[in-house]
Amino acid sequence: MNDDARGTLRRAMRARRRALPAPERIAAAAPLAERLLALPFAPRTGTVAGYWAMDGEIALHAWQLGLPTGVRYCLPVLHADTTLRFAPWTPGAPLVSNRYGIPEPEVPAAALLAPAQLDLVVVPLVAFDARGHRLGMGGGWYDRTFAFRTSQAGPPRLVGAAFALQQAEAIVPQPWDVPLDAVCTESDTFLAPA
Ligand SMILES: Nc1nc2c(c(=O)[nH]1)N(C=O)[C@@H](CNc1ccc(C(=O)N[C@@H](CCC(=O)O)C(=O)O)cc1)CN2
Ligand SMILES: Nc1ncnc2c1ncn2[C@@H]1O[C@H](COP(=O)(O)OP(=O)(O)OP(=O)(O)O)[C@@H](O)[C@H]1O
Repeated sequence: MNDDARGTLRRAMRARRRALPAPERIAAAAPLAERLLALPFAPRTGTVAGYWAMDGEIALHAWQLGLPTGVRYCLPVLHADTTLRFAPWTPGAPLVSNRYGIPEPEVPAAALLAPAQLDLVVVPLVAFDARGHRLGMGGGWYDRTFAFRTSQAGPPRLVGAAFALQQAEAIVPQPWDVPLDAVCTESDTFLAPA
């Protein structure tokens, strides 16, 4: 799969997820949440990260609301070193737009968490395959941030979230692609072989 093929698949899948009718989009949030909460490695305590859904991405609000009381929810924050940091966020806490127009928590630098401090990260994606290979927005943010997971077991566990219609036949992984531990959609859970 060359850069052209990845670009073509990326455009097609972004258009497909944006075109999903509102009733289906809304109805998908609860079953996705149930699947994320039922993962064999779902933490009962600790820190997890989601994302602020944009560009037709499947929403995580139902998952956030369903998390056990002892679990802290974070959102990604773009860092100057071109990797992600994570900031705890509860509904109503202040947000600021990042350079892509995506809201992120407005917190002092000291409140930011390093990627290794997380127990589970729900990773946004544009396309996935049944083996847990992922195509993202093309910025390489998640791959750079979790590069340490290519040579080291989790936590953090990495779980892709998507609509079922974002599944592709096969995505050929790039050398830098970080493997996902699972992918959840509204109708399926794909677990990576242990
Ligand atoms: N909800 C969500 N948050 C996320 C990601 C994501 O995929 N989804 N990211 C996952 O990595 C990071 C941001 N990465 C991104 C990479 C590229 C584009 C992008 O190309 N956007 C526009 C151009 C915007 C601009 O530059 O002004 C585009 O769609 O063409 C957006 C976000 C961190 N936060
Ligand atoms: N571990 C890494 N070290 C250095 N550069 C990296 C690393 N991982 C990815 N990159 C760079 O990021 C670029 C984009 O990668 P890729 O197209 O796989 O992004 P993506 O996974 O779709 O994006 P995102 O994670 O932001 O959703 C690549 O061209 C690569 O050079």
